[in-house]
Amino acid sequence: MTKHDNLIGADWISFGNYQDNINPSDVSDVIGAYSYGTAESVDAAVDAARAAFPAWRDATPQARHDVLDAVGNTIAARKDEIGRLLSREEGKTLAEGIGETMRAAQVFKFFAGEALRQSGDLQASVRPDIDIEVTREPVGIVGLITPWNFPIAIPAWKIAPALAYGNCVVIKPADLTPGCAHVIAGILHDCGCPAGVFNLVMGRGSVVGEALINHPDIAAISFTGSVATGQRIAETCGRLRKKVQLEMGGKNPMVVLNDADLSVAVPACINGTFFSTGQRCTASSRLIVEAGIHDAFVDEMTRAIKELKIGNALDQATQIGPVVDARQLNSNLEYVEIAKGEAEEVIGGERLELSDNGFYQAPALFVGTRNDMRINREEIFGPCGSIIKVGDFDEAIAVANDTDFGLSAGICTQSLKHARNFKRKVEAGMVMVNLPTAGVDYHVPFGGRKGSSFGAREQGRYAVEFYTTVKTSYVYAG
Ligand SMILES: NC(=O)C1=CN([C@@H]2O[C@H](COP(=O)(O)OP(=O)(O)OC[C@H]3O[C@@H](n4cnc5c(N)ncnc54)[C@H](OP(=O)(O)O)[C@@H]3O)[C@@H](O)[C@H]2O)C=CC1
Ligand SMILES: O=C(O)CCC(=O)C(=O)O
Repeated sequence: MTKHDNLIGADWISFGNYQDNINPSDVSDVIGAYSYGTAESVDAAVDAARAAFPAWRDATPQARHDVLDAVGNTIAARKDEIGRLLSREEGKTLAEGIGETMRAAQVFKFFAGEALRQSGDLQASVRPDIDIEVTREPVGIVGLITPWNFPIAIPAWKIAPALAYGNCVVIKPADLTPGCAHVIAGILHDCGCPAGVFNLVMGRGSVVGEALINHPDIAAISFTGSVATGQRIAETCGRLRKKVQLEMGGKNPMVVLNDADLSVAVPACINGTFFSTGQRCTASSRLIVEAGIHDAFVDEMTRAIKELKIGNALDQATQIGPVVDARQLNSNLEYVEIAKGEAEEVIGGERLELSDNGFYQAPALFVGTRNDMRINREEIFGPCGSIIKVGDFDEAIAVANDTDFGLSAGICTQSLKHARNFKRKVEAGMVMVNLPTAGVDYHVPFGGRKGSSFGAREQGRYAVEFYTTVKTSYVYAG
Protein backbone atom coordinates (compact mmCIF):
# COMPACT_ATOMS: atom_id res chain seq x y z
CA MET A 1 0.00 0.00 0.00
CA THR A 2 1.25 3.51 -0.82
CA LYS A 3 2.64 5.41 2.16
CA HIS A 4 2.24 9.18 2.37
CA ASP A 5 4.44 11.47 4.45
CA ASN A 6 4.35 15.00 5.81
CA LEU A 7 5.88 18.05 4.13
CA ILE A 8 8.21 19.97 6.43
CA GLY A 9 10.53 22.51 4.83
CA ALA A 10 11.57 20.95 1.52
CA ASP A 11 11.39 17.36 2.76
CA TRP A 12 8.84 14.59 2.95
CA ILE A 13 9.06 13.35 6.53
CA SER A 14 7.73 10.14 8.02
CA PHE A 15 6.73 10.13 11.69
CA GLY A 16 5.83 6.44 11.44
CA ASN A 17 2.33 5.85 12.83
CA TYR A 18 0.72 5.21 9.40
CA GLN A 19 -3.08 5.32 9.44
CA ASP A 20 -5.30 3.88 6.73
CA ASN A 21 -7.49 6.24 4.71
CA ILE A 22 -10.73 4.29 4.10
CA ASN A 23 -13.27 4.74 1.29
CA PRO A 24 -16.72 5.24 2.93
CA SER A 25 -18.43 3.88 -0.23
CA ASP A 26 -16.62 0.56 0.20
CA VAL A 27 -14.62 0.01 3.37
CA SER A 28 -12.57 -2.75 1.74
CA ASP A 29 -10.95 -0.04 -0.43
CA VAL A 30 -7.97 1.44 1.45
CA ILE A 31 -6.76 4.55 -0.36
CA GLY A 32 -3.35 4.71 1.28
CA ALA A 33 -1.50 4.95 4.59
CA TYR A 34 -0.76 8.42 5.98
CA SER A 35 1.91 9.14 8.58
CA TYR A 36 0.43 10.93 11.61
CA GLY A 37 2.50 13.45 13.52
CA THR A 38 2.92 14.52 17.14
CA ALA A 39 3.42 17.79 19.00
CA GLU A 40 7.14 17.54 18.11
CA SER A 41 6.18 17.32 14.42
CA VAL A 42 4.37 20.63 14.80
CA ASP A 43 7.50 22.14 16.42
CA ALA A 44 9.56 21.03 13.39
CA ALA A 45 7.02 22.48 10.94
CA VAL A 46 6.90 25.80 12.80
CA ASP A 47 10.73 25.94 12.84
CA ALA A 48 10.73 25.50 9.04
CA ALA A 49 8.06 28.16 8.62
CA ARG A 50 9.91 30.59 10.89
CA ALA A 51 13.08 30.20 8.81
CA ALA A 52 11.18 30.75 5.55
CA PHE A 53 9.05 33.68 6.67
CA PRO A 54 11.38 36.72 6.12
CA ALA A 55 12.07 35.85 2.48
CA TRP A 56 8.43 35.03 1.68
CA ARG A 57 7.19 38.17 3.45
CA ASP A 58 9.60 40.19 1.26
CA ALA A 59 9.01 38.21 -1.96
CA THR A 60 7.61 40.24 -4.85
CA PRO A 61 3.89 40.04 -5.55
CA GLN A 62 4.89 38.55 -8.92
CA ALA A 63 6.77 35.69 -7.23
CA ARG A 64 3.78 34.87 -4.99
CA HIS A 65 1.41 35.19 -7.95
CA ASP A 66 3.43 32.78 -10.05
CA VAL A 67 3.45 30.03 -7.42
CA LEU A 68 -0.29 30.31 -6.74
CA ASP A 69 -1.18 30.53 -10.42
CA ALA A 70 0.90 27.45 -11.21
CA VAL A 71 -0.80 25.56 -8.36
CA GLY A 72 -4.24 26.55 -9.71
CA ASN A 73 -3.32 25.45 -13.23
CA THR A 74 -1.95 22.13 -12.01
CA ILE A 75 -5.01 21.32 -9.90
CA ALA A 76 -7.25 22.17 -12.89
CA ALA A 77 -5.18 19.98 -15.23
CA ARG A 78 -5.44 17.07 -12.75
CA LYS A 79 -9.10 17.62 -11.83
CA ASP A 80 -10.35 14.18 -12.84
CA GLU A 81 -7.67 12.30 -10.90
CA ILE A 82 -7.90 14.54 -7.79
CA GLY A 83 -11.70 14.63 -7.94
CA ARG A 84 -11.72 10.83 -7.95
CA LEU A 85 -9.43 10.72 -4.91
CA LEU A 86 -11.73 13.22 -3.16
CA SER A 87 -14.81 11.10 -3.88
CA ARG A 88 -13.00 7.98 -2.70
CA GLU A 89 -11.90 9.46 0.62
CA GLU A 90 -14.95 11.63 1.47
CA GLY A 91 -17.81 9.91 -0.35
CA LYS A 92 -19.31 12.78 -2.31
CA THR A 93 -20.25 11.93 -5.91
CA LEU A 94 -17.66 12.05 -8.68
CA ALA A 95 -19.34 15.12 -10.21
CA GLU A 96 -19.21 16.86 -6.82
CA GLY A 97 -15.61 15.73 -6.26
CA ILE A 98 -14.44 17.06 -9.63
CA GLY A 99 -16.48 20.24 -9.14
CA GLU A 100 -14.91 20.85 -5.74
CA THR A 101 -11.45 20.24 -7.21
CA MET A 102 -12.08 22.88 -9.89
CA ARG A 103 -13.27 25.24 -7.18
CA ALA A 104 -9.93 24.77 -5.40
CA ALA A 105 -8.08 25.50 -8.67
CA GLN A 106 -10.11 28.69 -9.16
CA VAL A 107 -9.45 29.77 -5.55
CA PHE A 108 -5.68 29.50 -6.12
CA LYS A 109 -5.94 31.47 -9.38
CA PHE A 110 -8.14 34.13 -7.74
CA PHE A 111 -5.61 34.67 -4.93
CA ALA A 112 -2.75 34.65 -7.45
CA GLY A 113 -4.47 37.77 -8.80
CA GLU A 114 -5.00 39.18 -5.30
CA ALA A 115 -1.25 38.91 -4.66
CA LEU A 116 -0.85 41.51 -7.44
CA ARG A 117 -3.69 43.74 -6.25
CA GLN A 118 -2.44 44.58 -2.76
CA SER A 119 -2.89 48.22 -1.91
CA GLY A 120 -2.89 50.69 0.96
CA ASP A 121 -4.12 54.20 1.76
CA LEU A 122 -2.32 57.51 1.68
CA GLN A 123 -4.07 59.77 4.16
CA ALA A 124 -3.73 63.44 5.02
CA SER A 125 -2.38 64.19 8.48
CA VAL A 126 -4.09 66.69 10.76
CA ARG A 127 -0.58 68.18 11.25
CA PRO A 128 1.48 70.07 8.62
CA ASP A 129 4.14 68.38 6.43
CA ILE A 130 3.31 64.87 7.54
CA ASP A 131 2.15 62.06 5.27
CA ILE A 132 0.37 59.01 6.63
CA GLU A 133 0.42 55.62 4.92
CA VAL A 134 -1.80 52.75 5.95
CA THR A 135 -0.37 49.47 4.68
CA ARG A 136 -0.98 45.77 5.26
CA GLU A 137 1.60 43.19 6.30
CA PRO A 138 1.35 39.41 6.75
CA VAL A 139 0.51 38.23 10.27
CA GLY A 140 3.33 35.63 10.29
CA ILE A 141 2.93 31.88 10.63
CA VAL A 142 -0.68 30.77 10.39
CA GLY A 143 -2.10 27.44 11.54
CA LEU A 144 -4.92 26.01 9.43
CA ILE A 145 -7.24 23.30 10.79
CA THR A 146 -9.67 21.89 8.24
CA PRO A 147 -12.65 19.49 8.26
CA TRP A 148 -13.41 16.38 6.22
CA ASN A 149 -16.48 17.58 4.32
CA PHE A 150 -14.67 19.81 1.78
CA PRO A 151 -11.22 18.18 1.80
CA ILE A 152 -9.77 20.25 -1.05
CA ALA A 153 -11.85 23.46 -1.28
CA ILE A 154 -11.54 24.44 2.39
CA PRO A 155 -7.75 23.85 2.58
CA ALA A 156 -7.48 25.83 -0.70
CA TRP A 157 -9.49 28.80 0.53
CA LYS A 158 -7.32 29.04 3.64
CA ILE A 159 -3.89 28.24 2.08
CA ALA A 160 -4.21 30.50 -1.00
CA PRO A 161 -4.96 33.81 0.79
CA ALA A 162 -2.46 33.00 3.55
CA LEU A 163 0.32 32.62 0.97
CA ALA A 164 -0.87 35.44 -1.32
CA TYR A 165 -0.52 37.96 1.51
CA GLY A 166 2.96 36.72 2.53
CA ASN A 167 2.30 34.36 5.46
CA CYS A 168 3.84 30.94 6.03
CA VAL A 169 1.49 28.01 6.69
CA VAL A 170 1.28 24.89 8.81
CA ILE A 171 -1.88 22.92 7.96
CA LYS A 172 -3.50 20.00 9.76
CA PRO A 173 -6.21 18.41 7.61
CA ALA A 174 -9.04 16.29 9.04
CA ASP A 175 -7.86 12.88 10.07
CA LEU A 176 -10.66 11.22 7.99
CA THR A 177 -9.53 12.88 4.72
CA PRO A 178 -5.78 13.65 4.58
CA GLY A 179 -5.44 12.63 0.90
CA CYS A 180 -6.45 15.87 -0.86
CA ALA A 181 -4.34 18.07 1.46
CA HIS A 182 -1.41 15.74 0.77
CA VAL A 183 -1.94 16.23 -2.98
CA ILE A 184 -2.01 20.04 -2.56
CA ALA A 185 1.25 19.81 -0.59
CA GLY A 186 2.86 17.89 -3.45
CA ILE A 187 1.64 20.42 -6.01
CA LEU A 188 2.89 23.41 -3.97
CA HIS A 189 6.24 21.65 -3.58
CA ASP A 190 6.47 20.95 -7.33
CA CYS A 191 5.29 24.44 -8.36
CA GLY A 192 8.22 26.20 -6.71
CA CYS A 193 6.77 27.18 -3.33
CA PRO A 194 9.96 27.86 -1.34
CA ALA A 195 10.93 25.39 1.38
CA GLY A 196 9.16 26.03 4.68
CA VAL A 197 6.58 28.47 3.30
CA PHE A 198 4.01 25.67 3.31
CA ASN A 199 4.11 22.73 5.72
CA LEU A 200 1.73 19.78 6.10
CA VAL A 201 1.40 17.88 9.38
CA MET A 202 -1.26 15.18 9.32
CA GLY A 203 -2.66 13.64 12.48
CA ARG A 204 -5.29 13.78 15.17
CA GLY A 205 -6.98 16.99 16.27
CA SER A 206 -6.38 16.14 19.91
CA VAL A 207 -2.62 15.85 19.23
CA VAL A 208 -1.52 17.88 16.19
CA GLY A 209 -4.44 20.35 16.36
CA GLU A 210 -3.87 21.04 20.06
CA ALA A 211 -0.13 21.53 19.47
CA LEU A 212 -0.84 24.02 16.66
CA ILE A 213 -3.27 26.17 18.63
CA ASN A 214 -0.93 26.24 21.65
CA HIS A 215 2.32 26.90 19.76
CA PRO A 216 3.73 30.32 20.80
CA ASP A 217 5.04 31.12 17.29
CA ILE A 218 1.75 30.57 15.50
CA ALA A 219 0.21 34.03 15.13
CA ALA A 220 -3.22 33.09 13.81
CA ILE A 221 -5.52 30.07 13.54
CA SER A 222 -8.17 29.58 10.86
CA PHE A 223 -10.55 26.71 11.65
CA THR A 224 -13.58 25.07 10.05
CA GLY A 225 -15.44 22.29 11.86
CA SER A 226 -17.76 21.67 14.78
CA VAL A 227 -19.04 24.22 17.27
CA ALA A 228 -17.49 22.34 20.22
CA THR A 229 -13.98 22.31 18.72
CA GLY A 230 -14.35 25.90 17.52
CA GLN A 231 -15.31 27.04 21.01
CA ARG A 232 -12.27 25.30 22.47
CA ILE A 233 -9.97 26.88 19.87
CA ALA A 234 -11.46 30.34 20.51
CA GLU A 235 -10.78 30.00 24.23
CA THR A 236 -7.17 28.93 23.72
CA CYS A 237 -6.49 31.59 21.09
CA GLY A 238 -8.07 34.27 23.29
CA ARG A 239 -5.86 33.28 26.22
CA LEU A 240 -2.74 33.23 24.03
CA ARG A 241 -3.80 36.40 22.12
CA LYS A 242 -3.74 34.74 18.69
CA LYS A 243 -5.85 36.01 15.85
CA VAL A 244 -8.66 33.48 15.24
CA GLN A 245 -11.22 32.79 12.53
CA LEU A 246 -13.89 30.11 13.01
CA GLU A 247 -16.42 28.64 10.56
CA MET A 248 -18.71 26.22 12.37
CA GLY A 249 -22.19 24.82 12.03
CA GLY A 250 -25.49 25.84 10.58
CA LYS A 251 -29.20 25.10 10.91
CA ASN A 252 -30.02 26.88 7.72
CA PRO A 253 -33.62 27.84 6.91
CA MET A 254 -35.14 27.57 3.45
CA VAL A 255 -38.47 29.40 3.28
CA VAL A 256 -41.00 28.31 0.65
CA LEU A 257 -43.82 30.84 0.21
CA ASN A 258 -47.27 30.20 -1.28
CA ASP A 259 -46.27 31.92 -4.52
CA ALA A 260 -43.11 29.79 -5.02
CA ASP A 261 -42.67 27.97 -8.30
CA LEU A 262 -42.47 24.34 -7.17
CA SER A 263 -40.38 23.45 -10.23
CA VAL A 264 -37.73 25.79 -8.76
CA ALA A 265 -38.35 25.24 -5.03
CA VAL A 266 -38.29 21.43 -4.97
CA PRO A 267 -34.97 20.99 -6.86
CA ALA A 268 -33.45 23.79 -4.72
CA CYS A 269 -34.58 22.04 -1.51
CA ILE A 270 -33.46 18.60 -2.71
CA ASN A 271 -30.05 19.99 -3.61
CA GLY A 272 -29.64 22.10 -0.46
CA THR A 273 -30.84 19.41 1.93
CA PHE A 274 -29.50 16.16 0.49
CA PHE A 275 -26.67 16.73 -1.97
CA SER A 276 -23.18 15.99 -0.61
CA THR A 277 -25.18 13.64 1.69
CA GLY A 278 -26.29 16.71 3.69
CA GLN A 279 -22.74 17.11 4.98
CA ARG A 280 -22.48 20.85 4.33
CA CYS A 281 -22.57 23.57 6.96
CA THR A 282 -24.74 25.46 4.44
CA ALA A 283 -27.26 22.59 4.07
CA SER A 284 -30.99 23.47 4.20
CA SER A 285 -31.96 21.57 7.31
CA ARG A 286 -35.15 23.52 8.14
CA LEU A 287 -37.68 23.80 5.30
CA ILE A 288 -40.14 26.49 6.44
CA VAL A 289 -43.22 26.22 4.27
CA GLU A 290 -46.27 28.50 4.05
CA ALA A 291 -49.58 26.71 4.71
CA GLY A 292 -51.11 27.26 1.24
CA ILE A 293 -48.36 25.35 -0.57
CA HIS A 294 -47.42 22.95 2.24
CA ASP A 295 -49.24 19.80 1.13
CA ALA A 296 -48.23 20.12 -2.53
CA PHE A 297 -44.62 20.77 -1.46
CA VAL A 298 -44.56 17.70 0.81
CA ASP A 299 -45.99 15.53 -2.00
CA GLU A 300 -43.40 16.75 -4.50
CA MET A 301 -40.50 16.41 -2.05
CA THR A 302 -41.60 12.88 -1.12
CA ARG A 303 -41.73 11.92 -4.79
CA ALA A 304 -38.35 13.55 -5.47
CA ILE A 305 -36.44 11.90 -2.59
CA LYS A 306 -37.73 8.47 -3.59
CA GLU A 307 -36.19 9.00 -7.05
CA LEU A 308 -32.73 9.90 -5.70
CA LYS A 309 -30.07 7.33 -6.57
CA ILE A 310 -28.00 6.48 -3.50
CA GLY A 311 -24.81 4.51 -4.04
CA ASN A 312 -21.08 4.28 -4.49
CA ALA A 313 -19.66 7.77 -5.01
CA LEU A 314 -17.66 6.58 -8.01
CA ASP A 315 -20.71 5.25 -9.86
CA GLN A 316 -21.68 7.85 -12.51
CA ALA A 317 -25.40 7.34 -11.79
CA THR A 318 -25.10 8.09 -8.05
CA GLN A 319 -26.69 11.31 -6.80
CA ILE A 320 -26.14 10.79 -3.06
CA GLY A 321 -22.98 9.07 -1.83
CA PRO A 322 -22.39 7.46 1.57
CA VAL A 323 -22.11 9.15 4.96
CA VAL A 324 -18.45 9.86 5.76
CA ASP A 325 -17.94 7.23 8.47
CA ALA A 326 -19.64 4.91 10.96
CA ARG A 327 -19.64 7.51 13.74
CA GLN A 328 -21.45 10.12 11.63
CA LEU A 329 -23.87 7.47 10.29
CA ASN A 330 -24.75 6.34 13.83
CA SER A 331 -25.27 9.95 14.89
CA ASN A 332 -27.62 10.52 11.90
CA LEU A 333 -29.58 7.34 12.69
CA GLU A 334 -29.96 8.48 16.31
CA TYR A 335 -31.47 11.74 15.05
CA VAL A 336 -33.89 9.74 12.86
CA GLU A 337 -35.00 7.91 16.04
CA ILE A 338 -35.40 11.26 17.83
CA ALA A 339 -37.43 12.51 14.86
CA LYS A 340 -39.76 9.49 15.17
CA GLY A 341 -40.65 10.77 18.64
CA GLU A 342 -40.95 14.43 17.59
CA ALA A 343 -42.26 14.69 14.01
CA GLU A 344 -45.75 13.71 12.82
CA GLU A 345 -44.17 11.60 10.08
CA VAL A 346 -40.69 10.41 9.12
CA ILE A 347 -40.13 9.53 5.47
CA GLY A 348 -36.95 7.52 4.72
CA GLY A 349 -33.81 7.89 6.85
CA GLU A 350 -33.10 4.18 7.24
CA ARG A 351 -29.69 2.50 7.00
CA LEU A 352 -29.25 1.02 3.51
CA GLU A 353 -27.40 -2.25 2.96
CA LEU A 354 -26.19 -1.97 -0.63
CA SER A 355 -23.95 -4.39 -2.52
CA ASP A 356 -20.96 -2.15 -1.74
CA ASN A 357 -19.96 -2.31 1.90
CA GLY A 358 -20.28 1.39 2.80
CA PHE A 359 -22.08 3.78 5.16
CA TYR A 360 -25.31 4.29 3.22
CA GLN A 361 -28.44 6.03 4.48
CA ALA A 362 -31.70 6.89 2.72
CA PRO A 363 -32.53 10.62 2.65
CA ALA A 364 -34.87 11.53 5.51
CA LEU A 365 -37.74 14.02 5.51
CA PHE A 366 -39.30 14.91 8.88
CA VAL A 367 -42.85 16.18 8.26
CA GLY A 368 -45.05 18.05 10.75
CA THR A 369 -42.33 19.45 13.00
CA ARG A 370 -42.01 22.49 15.29
CA ASN A 371 -39.01 24.77 15.47
CA ASP A 372 -38.46 24.08 19.18
CA MET A 373 -37.83 20.35 18.61
CA ARG A 374 -34.29 18.95 18.99
CA ILE A 375 -34.22 17.97 15.31
CA ASN A 376 -34.66 21.67 14.48
CA ARG A 377 -32.23 23.09 17.07
CA GLU A 378 -29.17 20.81 16.66
CA GLU A 379 -27.00 20.41 13.57
CA ILE A 380 -27.43 16.83 12.29
CA PHE A 381 -24.91 17.00 9.38
CA GLY A 382 -26.51 14.20 7.41
CA PRO A 383 -29.14 13.71 4.67
CA CYS A 384 -32.03 14.86 6.88
CA GLY A 385 -34.45 17.77 6.46
CA SER A 386 -37.42 18.96 8.55
CA ILE A 387 -40.57 20.63 7.32
CA ILE A 388 -42.08 23.36 9.51
CA LYS A 389 -45.48 24.74 8.44
CA VAL A 390 -46.06 28.49 8.97
CA GLY A 391 -49.03 30.83 8.49
CA ASP A 392 -47.43 33.73 6.63
CA PHE A 393 -44.25 35.54 5.64
CA ASP A 394 -43.78 37.24 9.03
CA GLU A 395 -43.98 33.92 10.85
CA ALA A 396 -41.55 32.41 8.34
CA ILE A 397 -38.98 35.12 9.08
CA ALA A 398 -39.46 34.72 12.85
CA VAL A 399 -38.92 30.94 12.63
CA ALA A 400 -35.95 31.34 10.26
CA ASN A 401 -34.25 33.65 12.78
CA ASP A 402 -35.14 31.57 15.86
CA THR A 403 -31.89 29.57 15.94
CA ASP A 404 -28.45 29.72 17.52
CA PHE A 405 -26.91 29.73 14.02
CA GLY A 406 -26.77 32.25 11.17
CA LEU A 407 -24.76 30.98 8.23
CA SER A 408 -26.95 30.72 5.12
CA ALA A 409 -30.69 31.31 4.51
CA GLY A 410 -32.86 30.88 1.45
CA ILE A 411 -36.29 31.83 0.17
CA CYS A 412 -38.31 30.55 -2.78
CA THR A 413 -40.83 33.14 -3.94
CA GLN A 414 -41.89 35.01 -7.06
CA SER A 415 -42.52 38.17 -5.04
CA LEU A 416 -39.84 40.83 -5.34
CA LYS A 417 -41.19 42.46 -2.19
CA HIS A 418 -40.86 39.30 -0.07
CA ALA A 419 -37.43 38.48 -1.53
CA ARG A 420 -36.21 42.00 -0.72
CA ASN A 421 -37.63 41.93 2.83
CA PHE A 422 -36.16 38.49 3.43
CA LYS A 423 -32.68 39.66 2.35
CA ARG A 424 -32.94 42.59 4.75
CA LYS A 425 -34.47 40.82 7.77
CA VAL A 426 -32.92 37.38 7.86
CA GLU A 427 -30.06 36.97 10.37
CA ALA A 428 -27.54 35.13 8.20
CA GLY A 429 -24.23 35.83 6.53
CA MET A 430 -25.39 34.55 3.14
CA VAL A 431 -28.85 34.78 1.54
CA MET A 432 -30.13 32.86 -1.48
CA VAL A 433 -33.26 33.73 -3.46
CA ASN A 434 -34.69 30.85 -5.52
CA LEU A 435 -31.39 28.99 -5.04
CA PRO A 436 -30.21 26.24 -2.66
CA THR A 437 -28.73 27.51 0.63
CA ALA A 438 -25.55 25.54 -0.19
CA GLY A 439 -23.16 25.91 -3.11
CA VAL A 440 -21.37 29.24 -3.05
CA ASP A 441 -19.10 31.13 -5.44
CA TYR A 442 -15.35 31.06 -4.82
CA HIS A 443 -14.60 34.79 -5.15
CA VAL A 444 -16.96 36.44 -2.64
CA PRO A 445 -17.11 36.47 1.18
CA PHE A 446 -18.18 33.30 2.98
CA GLY A 447 -19.32 33.23 6.59
CA GLY A 448 -22.13 33.81 9.01
CA ARG A 449 -23.41 35.28 12.25
CA LYS A 450 -24.31 34.11 15.76
CA GLY A 451 -23.01 30.60 16.56
CA SER A 452 -21.95 29.87 12.97
CA SER A 453 -18.87 32.03 12.60
CA PHE A 454 -16.40 34.11 14.53
CA GLY A 455 -13.78 36.55 13.30
CA ALA A 456 -13.15 38.02 9.88
CA ARG A 457 -14.85 36.62 6.77
CA GLU A 458 -13.19 34.01 4.56
CA GLN A 459 -12.83 34.10 0.76
CA GLY A 460 -12.85 36.79 -1.86
CA ARG A 461 -10.97 40.01 -1.25
CA TYR A 462 -12.41 40.14 2.30
CA ALA A 463 -9.88 37.42 3.22
CA VAL A 464 -7.24 40.15 3.43
CA GLU A 465 -8.65 41.17 6.82
CA PHE A 466 -7.71 37.92 8.54
CA TYR A 467 -4.41 37.19 6.81
CA THR A 468 -2.88 40.66 7.22
CA THR A 469 -2.30 43.19 9.95
CA VAL A 470 -2.47 46.97 9.42
CA LYS A 471 0.46 49.35 9.87
CA THR A 472 0.05 53.14 10.04
CA SER A 473 3.28 55.04 9.14
CA TYR A 474 3.85 58.79 9.67
CA VAL A 475 6.54 60.57 7.64
CA TYR A 476 7.59 64.17 8.42
CA ALA A 477 9.02 65.85 5.33
CA GLY A 478 9.06 69.52 6.43
N1 LIG B 1 -18.91 23.50 9.62
C1 LIG B 1 -18.44 22.48 8.94
O1 LIG B 1 -18.15 22.60 7.76
C2 LIG B 1 -18.24 21.19 9.62
C3 LIG B 1 -18.97 20.84 10.74
N2 LIG B 1 -18.78 19.65 11.33
C4 LIG B 1 -19.63 19.29 12.47
O2 LIG B 1 -18.83 18.66 13.44
C5 LIG B 1 -19.32 17.35 13.76
C6 LIG B 1 -18.18 16.44 14.11
O3 LIG B 1 -17.22 16.38 13.05
P1 LIG B 1 -15.68 16.36 13.39
O4 LIG B 1 -14.88 15.99 12.19
O5 LIG B 1 -15.46 15.52 14.59
O6 LIG B 1 -15.41 17.91 13.68
P2 LIG B 1 -14.23 18.56 14.47
O7 LIG B 1 -14.58 19.95 14.80
O8 LIG B 1 -13.78 17.68 15.57
O9 LIG B 1 -13.05 18.53 13.37
C7 LIG B 1 -12.66 19.63 12.56
C8 LIG B 1 -11.14 19.74 12.56
O10 LIG B 1 -10.69 20.10 13.87
C9 LIG B 1 -9.72 19.15 14.33
N3 LIG B 1 -9.76 19.04 15.78
C10 LIG B 1 -10.50 18.20 16.53
N4 LIG B 1 -10.25 18.40 17.85
C11 LIG B 1 -9.33 19.39 17.92
C12 LIG B 1 -8.67 20.05 19.00
N5 LIG B 1 -8.91 19.73 20.27
N6 LIG B 1 -7.81 21.03 18.72
C13 LIG B 1 -7.55 21.39 17.45
N7 LIG B 1 -8.13 20.78 16.37
C14 LIG B 1 -9.02 19.81 16.61
C15 LIG B 1 -10.13 17.88 13.60
O11 LIG B 1 -9.10 16.91 13.65
P3 LIG B 1 -9.51 15.34 13.50
O12 LIG B 1 -10.00 15.20 12.12
O13 LIG B 1 -8.25 14.62 13.73
O14 LIG B 1 -10.54 15.08 14.52
C16 LIG B 1 -10.43 18.43 12.23
O15 LIG B 1 -9.23 18.68 11.52
C17 LIG B 1 -20.11 16.97 12.51
O16 LIG B 1 -21.08 16.02 12.81
C18 LIG B 1 -20.70 18.30 12.11
O17 LIG B 1 -21.85 18.57 12.87
C19 LIG B 1 -17.82 18.78 10.86
C20 LIG B 1 -17.07 19.07 9.77
C21 LIG B 1 -17.25 20.30 9.05
O1 LIG C 1 -22.00 25.34 0.40
C1 LIG C 1 -20.84 25.47 0.05
O2 LIG C 1 -20.54 25.66 -1.16
C2 LIG C 1 -19.71 25.44 1.04
C3 LIG C 1 -20.09 24.72 2.29
C4 LIG C 1 -18.98 24.61 3.26
O3 LIG C 1 -18.00 25.28 3.15
C5 LIG C 1 -19.05 23.67 4.38
O4 LIG C 1 -20.01 22.91 4.48
O5 LIG C 1 -18.10 23.65 5.18
